[in-house]
Amino acid sequence: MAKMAASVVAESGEDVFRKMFKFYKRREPPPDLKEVTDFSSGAASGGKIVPLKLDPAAVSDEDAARVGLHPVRDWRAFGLQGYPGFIFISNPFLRGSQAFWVRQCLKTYPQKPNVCNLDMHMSPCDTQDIWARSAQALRSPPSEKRQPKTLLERLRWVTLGYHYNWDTKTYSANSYTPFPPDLHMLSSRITAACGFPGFRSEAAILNYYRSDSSLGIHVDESELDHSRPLLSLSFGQSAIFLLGGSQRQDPPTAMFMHSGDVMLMSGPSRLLYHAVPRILPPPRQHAAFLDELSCSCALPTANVLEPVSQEDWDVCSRYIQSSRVNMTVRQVLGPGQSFPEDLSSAHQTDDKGRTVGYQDDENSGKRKRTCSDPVGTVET
Ligand SMILES: O=C(O)CCC(=O)C(=O)O
Ligand SMILES: [Fe+2]
Repeated sequence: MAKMAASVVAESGEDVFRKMFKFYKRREPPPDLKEVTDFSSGAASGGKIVPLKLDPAAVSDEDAARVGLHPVRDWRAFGLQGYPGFIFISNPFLRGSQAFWVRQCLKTYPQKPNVCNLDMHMSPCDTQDIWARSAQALRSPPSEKRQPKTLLERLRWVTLGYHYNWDTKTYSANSYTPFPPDLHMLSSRITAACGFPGFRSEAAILNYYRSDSSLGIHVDESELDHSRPLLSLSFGQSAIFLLGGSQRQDPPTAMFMHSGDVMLMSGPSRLLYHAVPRILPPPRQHAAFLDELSCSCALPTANVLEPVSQEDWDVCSRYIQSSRVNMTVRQVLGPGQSFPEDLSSAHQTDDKGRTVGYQDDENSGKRKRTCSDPVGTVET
């Protein structure tokens, strides 16, 4: 990786992060992936992967199972040399439980009162039931004739809790709806096992990636308390994730995120630049999530995970055969903290050049996240 970084920087004045973003996004010729770290196999780590022991006493086995997780002592957790506070957990989900979380992302969380990209240019009654309006078309076998995209296929993001305002790059007290208790339960257990008891899930951004989507270089800094970690959960297709440094142009490390993988950015890694240049089909050993439903009967009964019906799973599995869903869960406020009166204008005049926002063009199926860094806007 360091070698590639050095050579790309020598070739052009363009910064190395942007160059690597373009490298992994490229379709023709396809990029060589041999330098992409794979935590699940230890491949291409360059000796940078460090096994981590999490606290098995922080979450009981029963509490882990109730949200679909293996006992903490069985999790394969890793750090990465040079990135203190970064924790990668290679799919800690019980076999069969990812189906529940995928169904929540597709059927439940996009529902009102949560907010999604389609609300920006459609009336509330038209975005009332994205699932019901899409399910029939997604259940029927793919036809030769080009069909109009379903609402689910046009979904790009959903916000939960304090709804992120993409224009002002802020959260505010008057744009809040209750955070889903099941997702908080999952998040608080994972963060507790990683050494952050008392995590409050106050906001989440769900990103829906099609096979040609990407997410530009950015930092998540709109939360007011950066001492709390940022939790990321991925389902469906795999992705290449680029983790950079605290400066926009610092060379990033490329890593795979597969279905079920969990990432925590905390401490000195909380405010690092990152991006997702590429969505990829999962390698064969990770593709099992596609037939996960068949064993959901093996899950413990006293849990928050309601069984996913075959009917619902038909839609979910069709969707995730070409898509990835990522949830980032955030604590926005520190203990006893509240929103300043006029936070949005303070942020608008911020000149650090590190704030981020989405530009969404759901008609073209492409989305770009922009970085107001003077170095340039990454288009996807
Ligand atoms: O999709 C991912 O893995 C990253 C998402 C992300 O960085 C974000 O929502 O801020
Ligand atoms: Fe992010």
